Amino acid sequence: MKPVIALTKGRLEKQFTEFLKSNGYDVAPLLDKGRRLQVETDDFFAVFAKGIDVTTYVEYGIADLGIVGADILLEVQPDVFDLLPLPFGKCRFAVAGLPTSEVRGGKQRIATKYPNIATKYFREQGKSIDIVKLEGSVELAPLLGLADDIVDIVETGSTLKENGLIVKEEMFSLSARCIANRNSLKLKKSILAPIIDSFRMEEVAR
Ligand SMILES: Nc1ncnc2c1ncn2[C@@H]1O[C@H](COP(=O)(O)OP(=O)(O)OP(=O)(O)O)[C@@H](O)[C@H]1O
Ligand SMILES: O=P(O)(O)OC[C@H]1O[C@H](OP(=O)(O)OP(=O)(O)O)[C@H](O)[C@@H]1O
Repeated sequence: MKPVIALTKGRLEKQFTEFLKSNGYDVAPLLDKGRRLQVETDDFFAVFAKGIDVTTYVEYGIADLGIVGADILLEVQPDVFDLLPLPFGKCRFAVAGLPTSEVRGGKQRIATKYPNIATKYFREQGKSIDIVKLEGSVELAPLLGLADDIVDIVETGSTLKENGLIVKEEMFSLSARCIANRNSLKLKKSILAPIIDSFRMEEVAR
């Protein structure tokens, strides 16, 4: 019996495929998948979903393992076992905004895709903020006057730079993570262990 791994579509998908390849797995079925959302490899069944849905498939036990950004885990706090960090999807969270921005009277207004992460960060600093939830292109918000600042992912810094924004506070670093369904870890230990170990060995090797 092969395990089921839920993979985050998009950015992490490519990086995970390269990670597997460098680890000796045959990734041809993943590369050839076209628009298919389920693929079988020699070692596992892969299903492709948005990051937030990866946590849902793993939580419900449809997938035994999942590959998802730590941002999603921190924001959603799904009931899954957070097994280990992976050596890709590396980026950081930051508070960013216009170099000139000043908090207008009242609360600082923060635009973000991650309201829980932002609220927790400012609460720990003793600050109460107003959140404007966006689904993407968060950098637009301070430019158009929707918010004072943003809380978002920064990797190269290009998106901020090209939009005239700067990092105001570094928050924390993150990467992709391997998560597991709690029951699968117990009931399918023998088929999951080799795969998990191969991910772990790669982590140590880097
Ligand atoms: N600039 C980045 N650099 C590195 N990792 C990133 C970056 N942006 C996002 N990530 C990580 O990759 C994961 C997937 O990001 P991706 O942009 O593919 O999906 P998304 O944020 O859900 O966007 P979309 O709604 O377009 O699918 C994120 O959850 C995060 O962990
Ligand atoms: O520092 P950089 O290398 O420029 O990367 C940071 C950008 O990448 C992510 O956006 P994404 O590309 O996922 O698009 P989105 O705005 O639709 O979330 C993130 O939200 C930043 O906008």
